[in-house]
Amino acid sequence: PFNTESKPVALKDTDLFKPLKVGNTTVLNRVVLPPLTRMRAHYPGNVPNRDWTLEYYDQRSKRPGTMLITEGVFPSAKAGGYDNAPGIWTEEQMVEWKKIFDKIHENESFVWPQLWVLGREADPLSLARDGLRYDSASDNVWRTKEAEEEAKKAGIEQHGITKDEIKQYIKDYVQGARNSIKCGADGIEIHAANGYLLNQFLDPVSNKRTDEYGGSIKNRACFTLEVVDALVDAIGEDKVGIRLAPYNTNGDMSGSWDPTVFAHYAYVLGKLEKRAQAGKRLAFVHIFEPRVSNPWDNEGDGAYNGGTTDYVYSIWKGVVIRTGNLAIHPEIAKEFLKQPNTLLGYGRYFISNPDLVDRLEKGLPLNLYDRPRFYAMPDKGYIDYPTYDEAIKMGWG
Ligand SMILES: COC(=O)/C=C(\C#N)c1ccccc1
Repeated sequence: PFNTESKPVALKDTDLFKPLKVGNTTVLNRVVLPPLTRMRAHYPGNVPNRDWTLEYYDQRSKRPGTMLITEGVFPSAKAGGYDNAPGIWTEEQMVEWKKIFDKIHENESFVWPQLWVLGREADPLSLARDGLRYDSASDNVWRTKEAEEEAKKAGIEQHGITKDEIKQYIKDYVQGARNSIKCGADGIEIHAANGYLLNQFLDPVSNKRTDEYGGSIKNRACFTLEVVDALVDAIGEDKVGIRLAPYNTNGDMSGSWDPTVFAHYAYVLGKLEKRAQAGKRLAFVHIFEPRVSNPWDNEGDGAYNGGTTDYVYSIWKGVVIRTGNLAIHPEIAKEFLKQPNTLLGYGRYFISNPDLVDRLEKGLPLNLYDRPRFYAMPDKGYIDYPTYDEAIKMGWG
């Protein structure tokens, strides 16, 4: 069925449909498929689903010149810890990704895998089973009491990674980036948001280190910036983007309740802008908006209304992607589009509307999504959402 709550607004006359250079690509519309974990990868092997994933990305890249960021992708086994999320570290995985990337390019669209390292958000049982460490910024700074009990039951302690292990993770990111480019990707997105490993270093709630990776904003940002620099060296700044979520609470991060956390993002953006002014401008910075502080929330729940991310433009002068509850707020989308170099990510409604770009252009009603099937295995709720024309033929509306 269609969403009948929010009144769709045609955005064809806004900058949403003006081309924009992003790295070495030129998008023809500024709608972005943001990184959406769907938990359909095969286990064991963390291989993108051979039956459905090609179709899923094909459907969402049909509109020529659209930018897609893939679901989070592990650059190594130890970076993972979710059985049904995909990796890009084995030949088996890369074979599937190459087919998917080729299909997206056949549709004249672009693809940026999101490199994802879980840290303490991993499933400790999965890691213990595979003889892998349960890593984070610090020893035993548990997300929740339940997480602590679950890990201890699995006989696995949370391990604050050493400097050598940090260096190894940086190598994993580089390998993941090289593999992505080898499979034909247009670039990669570094996942430094949503409570995963890099966010665990950025946030004082999880980073209790006393070495040069903790104890100050500068130190807590060090790992993220080292990853940025290593990837820029490896594949070039125009193939590297980064995702930041200043207000995120997913993974039991501080979000806005610690007002000093916000300053970390201003600092990181400032360091990225300084690198840009020295000739190394990243392809984009991707910001998760405060309207979504946790992906488990329903629309509007958990939104932080005490601040915005508009300050990003005061610091970062490059391309910005802004994501978070925009599909049902076209008036906010229009406001955002007044800023230059801005692309808009649409997550949940891109799940349920394969032809979202056309619908936003024309102001067509949107298919409602089926939340229980966001992270469920079958193909239902993955590749069976109708286009607008198909929905009308089926008597929707
Ligand atoms: C892939 O990057 C993410 O940020 C993934 C999630 C978040 N936040 C996520 C949320 C719910 C279930 C699985 C992954």
